[in-house]
Amino acid sequence: MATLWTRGIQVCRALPRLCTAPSVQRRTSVRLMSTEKDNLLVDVDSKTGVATMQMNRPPVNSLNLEFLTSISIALEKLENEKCRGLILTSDVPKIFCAGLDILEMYQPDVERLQVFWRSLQDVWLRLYGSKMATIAAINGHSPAGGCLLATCCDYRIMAPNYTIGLNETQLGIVAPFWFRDTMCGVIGHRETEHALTLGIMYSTEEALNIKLVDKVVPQDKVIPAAQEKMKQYLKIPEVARQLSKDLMRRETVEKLRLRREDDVAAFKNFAVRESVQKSLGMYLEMLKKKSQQKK
Ligand SMILES: CCCCCCCCCCCCC/C=C/C(=O)SCCNC(=O)CCNC(=O)[C@H](O)C(C)(C)COP(=O)(O)OP(=O)(O)OC[C@H]1O[C@@H](n2cnc3c(N)ncnc32)[C@H](O)[C@@H]1OP(=O)(O)O
Repeated sequence: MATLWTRGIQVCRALPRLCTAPSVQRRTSVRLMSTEKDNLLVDVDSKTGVATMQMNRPPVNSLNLEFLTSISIALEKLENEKCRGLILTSDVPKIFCAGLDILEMYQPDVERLQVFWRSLQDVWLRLYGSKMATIAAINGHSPAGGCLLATCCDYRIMAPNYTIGLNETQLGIVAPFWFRDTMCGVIGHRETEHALTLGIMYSTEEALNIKLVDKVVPQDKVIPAAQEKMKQYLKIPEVARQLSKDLMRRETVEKLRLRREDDVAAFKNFAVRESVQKSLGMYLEMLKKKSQQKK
């Protein structure tokens, strides 16, 4: 335990401007930032070696380039620090993650668009391929890229009355093969085909029925339930657990690793299509109208 505590401090020393001092005894709080302030809070519990990563990019935790970069750096650090487990959750009320920031794809700067996509690939490769035991504590809505993050994890616990799914077709876009493969690994081929073609957003209860999420607990129990489940993962001999996960996921991970640049090109060429830009513009307009009606 003490070793990890020291390791935690070393993270802080390595990133003097990016970290806050540990606030609780035997608990190291490392705040990682990139260009956006405090959008990610990572607490490493020195006793258990479990990190809790809270996404905090209001209003909806949408994944823009800077936010993805923060997540990617944090995942790399946790892996390097040999953290044993990760609980991924949100600090934004009622939202786990609204998926990719649509503004990154709408009327894009083509250079940035490609860097943006590579940063999403990085996050996926690190999270899906992580040696850590990973649990998504889904305490809010989780469309598209949010669902991707959740399905990258080993286990999903969700609060009632939210929605989750890969709704890309509803925006006139397509979930790429690695989104599909991740989803397939969780709910199987037939349900994934159904989900992707129709862009289905499942209610929490529906998600539980198709095993897109593993467990449903009340909102205030989502993180405690994740911590409890994590204990089960951590009881398994580390190497056996990691190798079993690797055996299940290696092929999928390698597929993207080998095709990264082709995938970037496919994304860029698709995103800049006139028809796609039109669809994204209409979808953004619809979101704005809906948001204004609430105000
Ligand atoms: C030949 C073919 C080859 C194919 C090759 C592959 C090509 C690859 C193609 C591209 C693949 C891309 C994959 C995309 C993945 C994605 O993640 S796309 C994003 C999808 N996300 C959504 O659809 C979510 C939309 N948002 C919502 O449904 C709701 O906002 C919410 C999350 C349920 C929250 O609702 P509520 O609390 O009511 O908040 P709102 O009022 O709706 O929103 C507040 C403000 O936030 C803005 N906003 C919401 N979501 C996003 C977002 N994803 N990006 C950017 N901005 C977002 C919303 O507009 C509001 O803004 P204001 O109007 O300024 O208040």
